Amino acid sequence: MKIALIGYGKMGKAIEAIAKENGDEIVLKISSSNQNEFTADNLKQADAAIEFTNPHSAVENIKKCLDANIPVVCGTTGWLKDLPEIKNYIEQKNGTFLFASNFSVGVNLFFALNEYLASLMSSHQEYEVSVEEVHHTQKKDAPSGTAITLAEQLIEKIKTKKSWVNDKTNNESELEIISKRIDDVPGIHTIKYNSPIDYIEIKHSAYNRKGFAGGALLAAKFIAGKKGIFTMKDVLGL
Ligand SMILES: NC(=O)C1=CN([C@@H]2O[C@H](COP(=O)(O)OP(=O)(O)OC[C@H]3O[C@@H](n4cnc5c(N)ncnc54)[C@H](OP(=O)(O)O)[C@@H]3O)[C@@H](O)[C@H]2O)C=CC1
Ligand SMILES: O=C(O)C1=N[C@H](C(=O)O)C[C@H](O)C1
Repeated sequence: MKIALIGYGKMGKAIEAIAKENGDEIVLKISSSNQNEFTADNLKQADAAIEFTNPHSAVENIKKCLDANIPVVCGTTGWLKDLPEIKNYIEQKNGTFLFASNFSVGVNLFFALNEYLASLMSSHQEYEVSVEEVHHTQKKDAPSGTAITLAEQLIEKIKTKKSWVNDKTNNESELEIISKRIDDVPGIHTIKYNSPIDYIEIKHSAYNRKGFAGGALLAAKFIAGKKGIFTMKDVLGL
């Protein structure tokens, strides 16, 4: 398939490497230095666009792809306060869109595990739940999008938790998310349940960016030729 890469940084390059192995063609690569090439005519060469940029440019980039009537997969995190606006735009344009805070198959299985464990733990209030995420020092947003997805799943299942905070907290209704930034760590997410007598944790560690990149390509193949808003659950049949 033919792909437009919006964002040609760490993720854009990881996607390009896997696309080449798969025999997919990258027909457009956009970064901040060649915005003049980010045109509807150029986008229309692609079957789908894959957007991995930064929290400040994602909304505008997604809209440009929808304006060109190109299905768009977005992995950029840190912009989701604007999701309702994007959903309206997709409806207006009869567009195609898939966002995931994390495209790796492993993390999407981990999301399912998180939901299951949280439903078991919901009736055991002696366990205090918290989230920790560790990423590389170039990461612009905190907490990670993945940590927010995990926290939202926990808040849905564990009724004592009403909201999350990206800090230490002694407020029982707040779910603590601790963010750490270390060298070039691709991404580690841990859910911790601590009680006065024991401790349970589940943890996902990415060894590299291949899982995120491969998942984004799977998503692009899934949405090409479809209309509407999709998730990785649709792609993976979870
Ligand atoms: N959902 C998922 O599975 C994953 C999500 N992410 C998220 O993806 C995003 C990108 O991550 P990563 O690749 O590591 O970041 P990088 O900083 O390495 O790359 C970002 C790229 O976006 C480009 N860019 C900046 N502004 C624009 C713009 N207005 N239009 C087009 N391109 C632009 C940059 O260009 P230049 O260098 O010229 O400024 C750069 O090429 C982050 O939000 C991150 O959290 C990351 C991994 C997995
Ligand atoms: O910025 C990153 O690198 C990553 N971002 C995503 C997030 O915010 O959850 C996914 C992954 O953990 C890597």
